[in-house]
Amino acid sequence: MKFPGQRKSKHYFPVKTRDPLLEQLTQQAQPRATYISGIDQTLVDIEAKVHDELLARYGLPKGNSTLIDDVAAHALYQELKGNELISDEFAGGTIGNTVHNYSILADDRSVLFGVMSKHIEVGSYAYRYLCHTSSKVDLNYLQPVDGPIGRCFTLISDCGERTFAISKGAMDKLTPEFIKREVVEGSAALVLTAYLMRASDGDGITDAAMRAINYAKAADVPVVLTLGTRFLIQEDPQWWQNFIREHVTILAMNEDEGEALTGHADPLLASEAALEWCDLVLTTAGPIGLYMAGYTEESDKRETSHTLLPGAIPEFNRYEFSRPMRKRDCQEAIKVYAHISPYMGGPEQIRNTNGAGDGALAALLHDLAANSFHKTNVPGSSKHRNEGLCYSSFSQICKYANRVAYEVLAQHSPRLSRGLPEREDSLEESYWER
Ligand SMILES: Nc1ncnc2c1ncn2[C@@H]1O[C@H](COP(=O)(O)OP(=O)(O)OP(=O)(O)O)[C@@H](O)[C@H]1O
Ligand SMILES: Nc1nc2c(ncn2[C@@H]2O[C@H](CO)[C@@H](O)[C@H]2O)c(=O)[nH]1
Repeated sequence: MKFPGQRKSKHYFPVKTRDPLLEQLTQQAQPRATYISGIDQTLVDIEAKVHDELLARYGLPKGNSTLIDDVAAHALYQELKGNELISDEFAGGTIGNTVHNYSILADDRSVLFGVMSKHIEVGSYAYRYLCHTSSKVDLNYLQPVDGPIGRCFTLISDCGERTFAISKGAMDKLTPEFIKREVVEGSAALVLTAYLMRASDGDGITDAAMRAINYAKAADVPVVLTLGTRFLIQEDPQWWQNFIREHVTILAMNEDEGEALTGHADPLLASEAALEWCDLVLTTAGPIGLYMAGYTEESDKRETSHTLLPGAIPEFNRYEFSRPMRKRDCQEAIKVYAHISPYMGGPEQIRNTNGAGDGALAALLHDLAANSFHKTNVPGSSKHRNEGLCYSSFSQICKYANRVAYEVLAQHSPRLSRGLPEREDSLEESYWER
């Protein structure tokens, strides 16, 4: 496990040079492995720049992710191909992207549950999906299915907004038997998307996700939910609030999804509202940057040395140097908030915002998994006197998430092609040392 935290090697936790005194306490010859697991609809993104007129013609609400039937998918593909509008084809799926990015950042294993075509031809979408997924993502638990994986037409409008049209193929055919209990129980976190809850009758992926959630909750594994699209949430916000209250530890969303869920357009207020139902919230807000909200123990709170920020909650970032905890693990829980503006103001040229939010979540998951790793391997550390949920402070996780989002924005694919540099040679050091 490569450690998150400040991007200077001296700040990485020195996992190899173990303290001889701590060694006696832990009595473990080999560090125990840590991984996260996720469930996704197996999808390849087919990216094309289009005019809004095309969206209207195919009945695709701008910014939404809409399921389309085979006839519409065929016509759309022919039109994009015929007009040479397809710019790229990448492995996608919001959780596939997240676990891939996690594996790249942590340089370590993650497990993906989903489906994969039984018969794969070289050059097919299934083949590309496998080629474009990190070898550290364990795909051994995928369920073999007859038929193709899904296609996600990723249609980029002139204004940069992206609209998804999903031709689902066999992507929702995952059945609960393919969720391995011991794999979920051993995970540092189980990551899911709201999209999994919209399978049609006869498709098993919603039941599979519920099975995994039940295994995770029974083993006290944090359940992480990313909301996907505001259109899905605004259909029935109350249902989602109940779902989050009942099952979710960590919620990731963007400001539009936050508004659909809570009624608050202000991402800070939306994050605060969501804290009523879960323990930790990551809200990305495009050019505004990102927010985190969560809980910490009153006696362990740490005051920031950064400027106190104005907002709907005045000086809301006062305790952003504290570490996130689950509310139930605090004797006296206080709410903590943090915000960060886009890293370096954002890349000079944003090639594509697709996947930036998935990148930010991967960074948070890396920090959470690093905490599990550290707790398992150095249980005597004072760091674990209280049951922290993450390794770093709210403030530090914001920086990391922001840095990863920047990397996704600066490249074309929603998936990182390489890890972050060990040192930010080209950037002023002060960003990390603030
Ligand atoms: N226009 C921008 N300028 C600067 N930074 C940006 C911009 N858009 C996004 N970012 C960075 O990327 C992060 C995530 O972006 P965004 O809020 O668009 O995610 P998202 O809508 O969840 O994306 P996706 O669903 O495609 O993964 C932001 O928190 C910010 O750090
Ligand atoms: N799992 C899943 N991912 C989706 C869906 N619609 C869009 N995405 C993915 O969302 C990613 C960006 O967050 C893209 O890479 C898309 O593949 C969907 O219905 N289900």
